[in-house]
Amino acid sequence: MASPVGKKLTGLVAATFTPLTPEGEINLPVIGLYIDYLLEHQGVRNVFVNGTTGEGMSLSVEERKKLAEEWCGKGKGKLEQVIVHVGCMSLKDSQDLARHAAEAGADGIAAVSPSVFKPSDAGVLRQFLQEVAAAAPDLPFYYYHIPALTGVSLLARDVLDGIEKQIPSFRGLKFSGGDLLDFGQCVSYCPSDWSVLYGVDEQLLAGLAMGANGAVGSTYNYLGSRARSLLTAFETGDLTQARTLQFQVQDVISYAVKLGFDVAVNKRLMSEVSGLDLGPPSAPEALPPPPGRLHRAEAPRGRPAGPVPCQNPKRDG
Ligand SMILES: CC(=O)N[C@H](C=O)[C@@H](O)[C@H](O)[C@H](O)CO
Ligand SMILES: CC(=O)C(=O)O
Repeated sequence: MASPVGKKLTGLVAATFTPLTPEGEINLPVIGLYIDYLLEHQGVRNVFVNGTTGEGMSLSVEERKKLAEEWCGKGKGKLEQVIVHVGCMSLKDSQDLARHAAEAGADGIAAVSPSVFKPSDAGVLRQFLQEVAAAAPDLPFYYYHIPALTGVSLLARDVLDGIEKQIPSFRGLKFSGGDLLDFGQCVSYCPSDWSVLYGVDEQLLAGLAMGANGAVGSTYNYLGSRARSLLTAFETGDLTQARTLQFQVQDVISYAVKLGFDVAVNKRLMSEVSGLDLGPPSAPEALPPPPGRLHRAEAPRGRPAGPVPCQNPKRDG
């Protein structure tokens, strides 16, 4: 099995939102504009598509394929890397999405753990990841660790144990959790050509101090420019400046948390900051649905986010 080569994934990766029409259909024409916005206003050149921020697990396989094609097609020659998240409850769907991502020209794929019937131990999860990765053996594969959402509380370090023997295409992980002991153990396990990406945007600086190679996060869609300055300050050893920038990011995220920071609020923030029309969230994580059946077209829109306490990058970059 050929081991995939590819540029090491570093720096900022925006976990993209999925543009939807008011009726809840995927809104593909927004994606080209979205890419230009990330490049021109946030200086973010990598994306993570169909993940949690993109509500991948609430979309159909067909919708996920169309989105992956659009991001890869429109991002070609513009974005550095398009990572397509292919994790599903169903192994077969995940494999189908992995094969499709390879055909669509993705630069890498990633998968979360199944979360309804959860793996009983790290070996079982590794086996699942192996079977997904094997469907697209030429693409770099990343494990997406997000225990708060999956409810799978296995240590990421245990999942990594010997994974290179089972998955030749394994190239790192996205770690969305606050356990810096586990994170540090992952960093120290990973060879230098893998990418260890941190995913809790409000404490990125701690992840960098522990050795993260970069970060994947939802807020880099609209706070990318500031987070890039934070990375630069850290790299140049200016911890005071890095901390100041981290505190600014924390102020915005704390504000969003007070609004009930879910995908609806987050998406609304991005729409307001960027001016892109991303539409409502996919059902059902916004307000409780009206009595009766829950259908996308009936799902409530995201709550208004109110003014964003940061400068508008549309005006001042
Ligand atoms: C739970 C969740 O969606 N986490 C995202 C990435 O993993 C983060 O980017 C957060 O949205 C961000 O750190 C704000 O809490
Ligand atoms: C943050 C991230 O990676 C996601 O939303 O999928």
